Amino acid sequence: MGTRGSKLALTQTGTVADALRATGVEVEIVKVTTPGDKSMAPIATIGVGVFTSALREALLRGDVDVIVHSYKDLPTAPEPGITLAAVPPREDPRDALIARDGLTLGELPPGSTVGTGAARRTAQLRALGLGLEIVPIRGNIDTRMRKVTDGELDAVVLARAGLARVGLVEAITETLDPIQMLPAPAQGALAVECRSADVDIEQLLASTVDDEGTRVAVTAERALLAALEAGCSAPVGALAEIVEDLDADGKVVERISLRGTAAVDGENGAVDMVRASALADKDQAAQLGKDLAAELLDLGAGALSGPAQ
Ligand SMILES: NCc1[nH]cc(CCC(=O)O)c1CC(=O)O
Repeated sequence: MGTRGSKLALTQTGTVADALRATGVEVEIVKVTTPGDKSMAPIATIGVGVFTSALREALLRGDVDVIVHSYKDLPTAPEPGITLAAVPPREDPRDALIARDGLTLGELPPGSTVGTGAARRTAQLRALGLGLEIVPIRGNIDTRMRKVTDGELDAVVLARAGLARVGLVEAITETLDPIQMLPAPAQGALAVECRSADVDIEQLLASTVDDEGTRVAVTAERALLAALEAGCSAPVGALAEIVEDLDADGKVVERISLRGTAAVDGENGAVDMVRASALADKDQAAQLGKDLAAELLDLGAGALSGPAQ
């Protein structure tokens, strides 16, 4: 298995490796350095896929047989020769605030500095109208957290899943309600890939680590993102959840609920977010994502630029 060398990547790959080892498969873990690890330039200038393409090259060369990504870091276009073999059970997909003195978002006074490198988080924070000063930051989880512990920033926003995977949930001062902050499409989920020709490995991964509910949810969120990318370059948030609903006969059925948001340019440079939500049958996940994207575009999504994370 190939992995990036960051603590988060090693933990994520380790989870999948452990699941495989539990079935008696021997696994060796190989570190692959990506240009995204070497450069500290803002992600917006080095492009989507900086963390994933070197891993995929190592896979296609045959250096490794399985790679694990944070699903939200994957470009939406499929990669020829590579198959998404499994989507393991998702971690909590929500974003988390780490603020000084245990503060919550609502307790941060106007003018407080909040660090994030994601256009999606920036747009949603600004749309709350709390008078926060958003500071662009990069780096691994520890580096970002240290900006708060060192007093350089009042707060940072990070994915709860990443913090949980590296054992830092205790540092969280508030887990943000998706009503305020919709996560990135596929946040908290992993994508396990192998070469398309390796049918045996694909089946092994599908039977040991794949989670159907996560796959359905992530399919809807990514379909929304892909449809919006085609029509706009706005920061996008999306969250799908499996919910219980009643069918026409009053029988309980599982359906998929999807919420989506994208930024629009407001008056005088103000940022606003359009939001929409919808419900569909579980086998309609991709169509649900497309339909909700169309609704967001009708509402005016698409005026701002920046990566979705
Ligand atoms: N943007 C980088 C990135 N890619 C995946 C995670 C965390 C794990 C996840 O979201 O699945 C993070 C850090 C973050 O956004 O805080």
